[in-house]
Amino acid sequence: MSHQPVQMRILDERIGQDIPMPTYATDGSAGLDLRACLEGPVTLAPGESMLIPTGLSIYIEDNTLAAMILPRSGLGHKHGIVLGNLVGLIDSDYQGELMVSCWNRGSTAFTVNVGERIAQLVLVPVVQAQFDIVDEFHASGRGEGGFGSTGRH
Ligand SMILES: O=c1ccn([C@H]2C[C@H](O)[C@@H](COP(=O)(O)OP(=O)(O)OP(=O)(O)O)O2)c(=O)[nH]1
Ligand SMILES: [Mg+2]
Repeated sequence: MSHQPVQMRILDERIGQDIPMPTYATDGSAGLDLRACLEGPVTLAPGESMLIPTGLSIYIEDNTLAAMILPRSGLGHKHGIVLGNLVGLIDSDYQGELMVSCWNRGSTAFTVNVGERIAQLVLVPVVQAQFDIVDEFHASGRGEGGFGSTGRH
């Protein structure tokens, strides 16, 4: 696996002290866990969402890359804690704080503690499209079929 240099700023002095820096948990990890850089625990009632700071900013710079913020499977499946925007997309030119929209889609309250791992960040390749305007497409096998056109099973 290659390692892409990405600039990171630490915006909260607790990061690297009480709140660990994000790290890849294993050699094969696709994502780094992001932690809640809160002043104190926050309880999300069922249906509630909150924008939670991470205390970090990154500047990807290279526009053939982006980062995505994705839910953690354990929090999402067991506790109903997912993302208010479903997926967060971090542009290569974004220099602000990484923010995580935490949404309690479950039916019981959930308390997010200071430093808790709330989501994960994945660096992904990106290609910008250059659209060529045409009158018609060369016919494909699928054509305009979609939304279940191939059947359910
Ligand atoms: O979960 C997220 C999603 C986005 N961002 C930051 C990085 C991203 O580059 C910027 C803009 O995100 P997006 O384009 O998805 O939001 P928008 O509503 O279109 O805002 P903008 O008009 O600033 O592009 O906000 C986060 O920190 N966390
Ligand atoms: Mg945008």
